[in-house]
Amino acid sequence: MARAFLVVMDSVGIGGAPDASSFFNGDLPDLGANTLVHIAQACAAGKAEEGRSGVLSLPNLERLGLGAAMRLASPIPFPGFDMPPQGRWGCAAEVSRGKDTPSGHWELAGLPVPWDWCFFPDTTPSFPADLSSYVAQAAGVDGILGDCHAPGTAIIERLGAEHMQTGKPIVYTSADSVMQIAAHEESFGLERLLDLCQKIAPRLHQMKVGRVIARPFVGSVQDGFTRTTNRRDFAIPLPSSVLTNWVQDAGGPVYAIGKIGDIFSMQGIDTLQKGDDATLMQHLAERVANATDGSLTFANFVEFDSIYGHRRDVSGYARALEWFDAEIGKIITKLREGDLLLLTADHGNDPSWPGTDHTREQVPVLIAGLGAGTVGKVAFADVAASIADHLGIVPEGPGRSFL
Ligand SMILES: O=P(O)(O)O[C@H]1O[C@H](CO)[C@@H](O)[C@H]1O
Ligand SMILES: [Mn+2]
Ligand SMILES: [Mn+2]
Repeated sequence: MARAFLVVMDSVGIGGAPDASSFFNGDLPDLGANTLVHIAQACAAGKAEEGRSGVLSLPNLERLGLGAAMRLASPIPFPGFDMPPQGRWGCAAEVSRGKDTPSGHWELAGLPVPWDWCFFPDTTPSFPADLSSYVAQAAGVDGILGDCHAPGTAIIERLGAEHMQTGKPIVYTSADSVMQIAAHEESFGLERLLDLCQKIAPRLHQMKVGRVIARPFVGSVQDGFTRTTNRRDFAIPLPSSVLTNWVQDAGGPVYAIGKIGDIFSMQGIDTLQKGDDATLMQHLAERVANATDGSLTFANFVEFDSIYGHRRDVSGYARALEWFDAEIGKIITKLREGDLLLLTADHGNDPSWPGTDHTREQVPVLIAGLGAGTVGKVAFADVAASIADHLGIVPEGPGRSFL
């Protein structure tokens, strides 16, 4: 019997999205953004030396075909990564009109987003007045702070003190279809923040805003403010069934690891394990050891994106990639006959690019357990169809199996 492991390296794009010029960071189109290639170039030029050194070294991903996939996706030259691939490799392009996490994951799970997302304009105020009043009222205060596009770490530094004085939540957005609410875990209250986000989410979902994200933080004016790991995403419910449902309906368990539970609103998911990426890697290793036949393990490693991509930290992103490569290398050696491990990503987040938003890119498709060769240029939804095919399940939706 077969088992499948679908692992999303959040934001590890490889450039070359055919529609990159219609997605933006501020006023600059994403055309030419390339998360992995630009990191590889920076490393080779000695410009990513914090906590690591020299050329980007990802031997396990390279062995699966990462370099070949990068060259297939985009013509931008970069040094190294020329090991002959021993895995199945290719690249995938997204059709959904969003370059965010839910769009990417839903489509990887077989469902291109069937509507246009609501994005808030990069103006101040950014939110319609009636929506801001609704949020303030739901929070039991007489206004909101922020009401603009902002990087989350910068806005708590700027407005944290005022938030603590007034009790008004910090409400902000980005190039993604999101409303984010930052509030102090102690002075505002963590439970109160989570309740607020949960309460207002249906109204935002009705407007086709993809997510309301609770962004709790701690600290003080004297010591500075830091976000905690108690972030919660309240995502719009999926309009139809996806890979997780297909697997469950066929009798297989679905084990989610990391943000997958939030992204799919627990739809079609039996178990969820959370934690930082190091903890998630342990959970993935445990699933490789104990997942049952017919199961899908679906993991998301978010720190590439949340800690390094949005913060435009090239060295940090390179370090995270090298750590991930070493860890996934150990996991690959534990795979059994009949296992398929597919590594991919949901969008880009080029840390060398202006702005702080995601970048529209193609993503790598790297498969262990199916021998060597290329799958070529595929669609995101083909990932779901291929995993279904591997598990002997008939896929729904537009994807085609590349197995
Ligand atoms: O700057 P922070 O708060 O990390 O926000 C980032 O996180 C959000 C969700 O992934 C994105 O929309 C992006 O803007
Ligand atoms: Mn993402
Ligand atoms: Mn992100």
